[in-house]
Amino acid sequence: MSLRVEAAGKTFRSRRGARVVALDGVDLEAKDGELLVVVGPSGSGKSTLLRAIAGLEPLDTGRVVIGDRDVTALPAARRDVAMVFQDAALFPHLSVAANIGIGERARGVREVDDRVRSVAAVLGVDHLLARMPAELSGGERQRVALARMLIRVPAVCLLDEPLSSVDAESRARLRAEIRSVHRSLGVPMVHVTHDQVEAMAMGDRVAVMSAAASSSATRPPRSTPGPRPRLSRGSSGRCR
Ligand SMILES: Nc1ncnc2c1ncn2[C@@H]1O[C@H](COP(=O)(O)OP(=O)(O)OP(=O)(O)O)[C@@H](O)[C@H]1O
Repeated sequence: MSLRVEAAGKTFRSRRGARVVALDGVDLEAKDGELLVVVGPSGSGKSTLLRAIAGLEPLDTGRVVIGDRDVTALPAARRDVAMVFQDAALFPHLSVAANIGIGERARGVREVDDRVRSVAAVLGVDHLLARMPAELSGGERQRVALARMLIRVPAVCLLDEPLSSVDAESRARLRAEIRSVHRSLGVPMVHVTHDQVEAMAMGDRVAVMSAAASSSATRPPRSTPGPRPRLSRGSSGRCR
């Protein structure tokens, strides 16, 4: 199943009423089983793009297609998209085990404990299941967030700078773990980062988003041609 974003446009209004063009005709495709890394400077619209794919931010124009389903008008809960955020976004009042199983329980699945234990073992957090999020390191929190994503196979996985707040050593290990999670899921994964080294190390392909038309580019690290994400910020921005 592939993910396609077609001509996505999104403009925000700042509190002072100024228009902020976050996405201006962005096209993006992640093929079935592909790990597409999106890099770009701060403010280039990476998070807005992921939030739009997840259904957390409505697009002004364009569409999001997963497989043969146009999900543009569907709420987040009906898109079958799993997302890991920069800060892991764990529920602070729930244990690690409850955090990992919460999505399945919300979907009405009853027997989740065994799956929580086995997915926690895969991510090396099975010894932390009884702890609360405040008692975890940054790397451990991200592993728990990855376990929450891995507990079932979604149609699409999105990762929004999941490694930015972990130390260098954990980051290297987590990169490898994310790639291995991706291989085991076999679904399209879009990983956002502003770290070009991380992008080149992890991506099957790399898409570069840039606010400045003059530096906009697509840079595939391997032989396959990259997608052509287009983005502009500000009313004068253009796309390439
Ligand atoms: N809710 C909002 N209201 C107003 N402007 C917003 C809102 N969300 C994002 N923006 C603006 O849209 C643009 C794109 O923001 P976005 O967070 O998508 O960028 P980003 O590439 O993810 O940045 P970073 O790497 O810093 O996380 C920025 O100029 C930002 O200020």
